[in-house]
Amino acid sequence: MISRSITVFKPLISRRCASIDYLVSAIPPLPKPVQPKIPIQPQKSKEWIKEIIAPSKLNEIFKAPEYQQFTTPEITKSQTFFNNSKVELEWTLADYDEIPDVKYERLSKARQERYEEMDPYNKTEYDETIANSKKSFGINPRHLRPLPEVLIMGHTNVGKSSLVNSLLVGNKKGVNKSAELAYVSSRAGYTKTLNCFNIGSKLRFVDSPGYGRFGDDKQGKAVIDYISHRTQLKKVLVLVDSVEGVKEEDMYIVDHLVNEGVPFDLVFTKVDQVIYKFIPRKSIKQGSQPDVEKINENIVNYYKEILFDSNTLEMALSPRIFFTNARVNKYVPEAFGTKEIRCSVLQNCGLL
Ligand SMILES: Nc1nc2c(ncn2[C@@H]2O[C@H](COP(=O)(O)OP(=O)(O)OP(=O)(O)O)[C@@H](O)[C@H]2O)c(=O)[nH]1
Ligand SMILES: [Mg+2]
Repeated sequence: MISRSITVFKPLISRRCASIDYLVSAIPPLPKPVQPKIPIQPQKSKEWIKEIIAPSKLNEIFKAPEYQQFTTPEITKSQTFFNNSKVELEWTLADYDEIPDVKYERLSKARQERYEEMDPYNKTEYDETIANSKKSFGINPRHLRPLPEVLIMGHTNVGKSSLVNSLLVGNKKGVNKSAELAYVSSRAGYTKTLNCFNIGSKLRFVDSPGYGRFGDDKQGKAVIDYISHRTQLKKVLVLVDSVEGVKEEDMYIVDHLVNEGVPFDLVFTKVDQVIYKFIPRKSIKQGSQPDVEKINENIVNYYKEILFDSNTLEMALSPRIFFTNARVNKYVPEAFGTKEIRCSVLQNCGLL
């Protein structure tokens, strides 16, 4: 039955197909779309910027063999600690002797001495109570609590206060990234006192006045006293301006730290300026793709030369060396290099 109906309709089907063929061939071809002429643009892709050597890569290259690379769990732990801890300015002082616990020790010793020097026949119970008093001479008892301390030091204008801000503000939740804990200024010699920040009641950071040009003898004495006498001091960050390089004063400080047996790290600040210096900006403007490998090689060689000249690499116990930038530019879009410094600090304070 089915085959019969196909036989009946076959002529009809073939006629219909032929008419469709005719129709299709009768349609005139569409005109080819005219491609608008695009003028040749200079290379716009900024992908190469991502290939520029990052401060963390410089940390790796200049890591002394005796140190381990920080692990991902260590970095996560230190990031969590700093990002979640409350930071507060505890004290601002020009003299080492005025530091709360140093002052407390001094005053209570004087009180005890006064009592012991008193004529035994005239000593009253009241005098004894005063001598043994736990009163803190008006000092906030919170500031007397012993905590591990980290000192940030370096030449004037090297970026000490900026680094304190980067380390302590960082990616803190609910805090404006540009918030300033330590005051920053382009005027060298801006920080004139020791400024102490309490971090989550677990450790303290002490920002210091710079030495060298625009430094001041009295301020220098406060810092040197601090290094020489402070038993809570667990780590010093010696900052070096990447553009200026290691100076004679820096090496004097380094020698002093070695003699006092205080652990320290060398931190190169303003890495953004070194990177900027090696970017062939003129040829980029003219549209050519820069040779990133060459840029990176130049940056590494620049630091190799600085370190070679400073003799820091020949020390019996090499310091850890870190690279960081607190400011950004077109080619260095983020503030880099704080994660590793945070880890190093916590490690020396026994908190990692
Ligand atoms: N380009 C660049 N500039 C920076 C960086 N860190 C700090 N600066 C600038 O350097 C200047 C000095 O910065 P501060 O953080 O005040 O330096 P300091 O060492 O505390 O200076 P003093 O307290 O005067 O000894 C300011 O203008 C900062 O913005 C950095 O990583 N890159
Ligand atoms: Mg400062």
